[in-house]
Amino acid sequence: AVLADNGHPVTLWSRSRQTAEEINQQKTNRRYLKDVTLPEGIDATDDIAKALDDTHLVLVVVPSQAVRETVRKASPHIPDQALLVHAAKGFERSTLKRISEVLEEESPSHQGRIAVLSGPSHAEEVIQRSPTTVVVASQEEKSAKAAQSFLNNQSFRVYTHSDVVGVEVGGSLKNIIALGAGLSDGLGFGDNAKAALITRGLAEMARLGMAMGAEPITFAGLSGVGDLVVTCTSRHSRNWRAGNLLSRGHSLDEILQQMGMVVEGVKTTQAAHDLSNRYGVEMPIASELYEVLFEGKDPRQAVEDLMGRGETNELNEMIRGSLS
Ligand SMILES: NC(=O)C1=CN([C@@H]2O[C@H](COP(=O)(O)OP(=O)(O)OC[C@H]3O[C@@H](n4cnc5c(N)ncnc54)[C@H](O)[C@@H]3O)[C@@H](O)[C@H]2O)C=CC1
Ligand SMILES: O=C(CO)COP(=O)(O)O
Repeated sequence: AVLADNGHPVTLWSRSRQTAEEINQQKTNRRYLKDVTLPEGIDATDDIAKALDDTHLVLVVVPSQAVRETVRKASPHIPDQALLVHAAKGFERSTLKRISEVLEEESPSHQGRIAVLSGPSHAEEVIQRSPTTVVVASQEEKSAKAAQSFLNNQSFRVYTHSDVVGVEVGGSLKNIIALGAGLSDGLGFGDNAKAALITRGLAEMARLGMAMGAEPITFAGLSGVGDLVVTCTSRHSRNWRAGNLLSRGHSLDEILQQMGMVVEGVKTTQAAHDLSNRYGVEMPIASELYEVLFEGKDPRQAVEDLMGRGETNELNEMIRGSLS
């Protein structure tokens, strides 16, 4: 919709012919955006070669675990000069790779024309043209600027960025903290608890990010604190809602089924567990959440354990917290 608003002809590829037909005939996609009429200028197809014919910009917006297979299918049809931009917030679970690394592997001829789009941007609000700010990061400034000029408009303000690692790590890890925020709210804890989760969550996001090669300041930006705040506080967040349902005793399987959309924070919690071990970085909140989600730990006990950790200095722990 943002691209169509900017006057670009857009072709959406869907694996479902039925969805493509609904979009073309009724200008709706009711399963995902119930009361929305899509703007003119959007065509849909289930033919991936047709969708990519003569395109200048490819936006990859499937869930993280589906990116590799989708780009593998798309890659032979993507024109050489096209920009490849993704908006997925997660790591590939089986390899722990960032999504731009997956794109580089699956479409090596686009190296240098790959970018990530991230930031506080719930689709439900973007489609209402409610003011939204995001970042687009690429190793090549030229590519970030080109993606910016495709996407930027009066209600969707796009900043460029060069720290691909920081932007991807921030956008992924914030979902873990949002699950925790939903859980905390559901357990009846207050605003102090939520502020603590956001702030201490940001510290562990930045800690892992720095170990992976990110610039610390990136976490103070839109793809860090910006997306963290919106996901921990918005009624639109699937991650917050999943955490909230967990506090009411629903099982993880039940929740994922009920949601019917991706809850990236679940697989990201597993990935963060492995990454924190790989890099020797302490991530107390992610680690407690891992035990709640996958080892049946009582969430109240998890909160007690977080509150009962050894006495420490805020700044030291923010920067240096390590497993050793
Ligand atoms: N929904 C939002 O407001 C935002 C989502 N994101 C990120 O974008 C990514 C996608 O999120 P959503 O669109 O919300 O997820 P979703 O679960 O609502 O929908 C994803 C779309 O991908 C399709 N899909 C799933 N698996 C597929 C596969 N194997 N092959 C082809 N198509 C497949 C689904 O049919 C659906 O149309 C996630 O990484 C999410 O974190 C980023 C910013 C905002
Ligand atoms: O990333 C998002 C908003 O920026 C979407 O968050 P949820 O996946 O929790 O809905």
